[in-house]
Amino acid sequence: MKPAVILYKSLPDDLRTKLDAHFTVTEVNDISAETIQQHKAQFEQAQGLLGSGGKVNGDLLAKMPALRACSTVSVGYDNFDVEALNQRKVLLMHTPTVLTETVADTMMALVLSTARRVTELDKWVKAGEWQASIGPDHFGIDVHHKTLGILGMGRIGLALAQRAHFGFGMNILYNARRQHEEAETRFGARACDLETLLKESDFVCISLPLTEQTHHMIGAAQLKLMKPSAILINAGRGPVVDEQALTAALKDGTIHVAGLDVFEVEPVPADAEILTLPNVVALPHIGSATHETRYGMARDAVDNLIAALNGNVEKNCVNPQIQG
Ligand SMILES: NC(=O)C1=CN([C@@H]2O[C@H](COP(=O)(O)OP(=O)(O)OC[C@H]3O[C@@H](n4cnc5c(N)ncnc54)[C@H](OP(=O)(O)O)[C@@H]3O)[C@@H](O)[C@H]2O)C=CC1
Ligand SMILES: O=CC(=O)O
Repeated sequence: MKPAVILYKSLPDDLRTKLDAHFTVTEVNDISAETIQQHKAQFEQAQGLLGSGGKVNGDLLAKMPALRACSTVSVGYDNFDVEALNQRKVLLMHTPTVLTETVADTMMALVLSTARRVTELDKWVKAGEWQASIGPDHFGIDVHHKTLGILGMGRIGLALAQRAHFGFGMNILYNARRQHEEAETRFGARACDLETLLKESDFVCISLPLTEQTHHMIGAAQLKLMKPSAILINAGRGPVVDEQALTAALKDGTIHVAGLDVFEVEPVPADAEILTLPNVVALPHIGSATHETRYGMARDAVDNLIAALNGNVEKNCVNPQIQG
């Protein structure tokens, strides 16, 4: 008999066919209390869980006694209680690498659109405001040859450094837990403490995961260290930045502009004060959202679940140590 699996994200047809060939699949909209109650028996029998979004914690695990592997269609896994998974010996699979370049492109897009005021001036032109040659009121700031500080020099940080160094001749600073030789030798990146990075960078770019250590790593005190002309880009996770402190810093000129792909609450509430600020470029968490990359992530998530439930995990596993 094929193992039972809960799918909580729609897949392209060919990937769904592949999943069905290996497993008996129950597709649900999400993993809310309502859905779990509605499909109680299927959740109890499921050995695998595949999707993205939603909390996977001890409460959910208690309702899924047969679960052996989770496969998330994302690289970030802050919505999983990894400790609880480890205790139950449930494998957690994710999709690093396939999305790295696309997310770095998104970050570079935020760097350029904030510095050159692309979204603001687009609205201005379409509103019919362009009546004469523009003057200093509409000038932006240069990106090339400026200093770009990267918080989190992992896969995405490295791909961003590559673009900034080779494409824009930028000086690269970085802060991570360990030294990254590749970034230093290939892109001339300089490791520094958080305070130095914040003080010296023209662009502060966050590609950090959300953990207990990174939660509100950027708050009022850190924003005060930044240059008044500095631009903050966050494509890691919203709660890495204290959004209330950021809103205040953008209002009082502590920093110049922010480009945000992620927010403390997502979707960001329509009445959030940060959305009213002219010096914010806001995106709906589109870091990896291209047709090619989202397909690649879904493909990897399906392959990851097949490997995990067949006992041949070779890559993309967050907690391989629990095997055997
Ligand atoms: N906006 C979007 O759509 C997307 C957002 N993301 C986010 O980007 C994150 C990073 O992805 P990826 O680059 O693949 O992950 P990696 O694991 O490759 O990189 C994470 C980096 O963060 C650093 N880091 C972790 N904790 C700390 C800390 N406490 N202090 C300083 N540095 C720290 C790591 O340091 P070290 O190298 O020293 O271990 C590493 O350099 C994801 O976890 C996710 O949250 C990812 C994809 C899309
Ligand atoms: O935010 C997206 C991810 O893959 O993580």
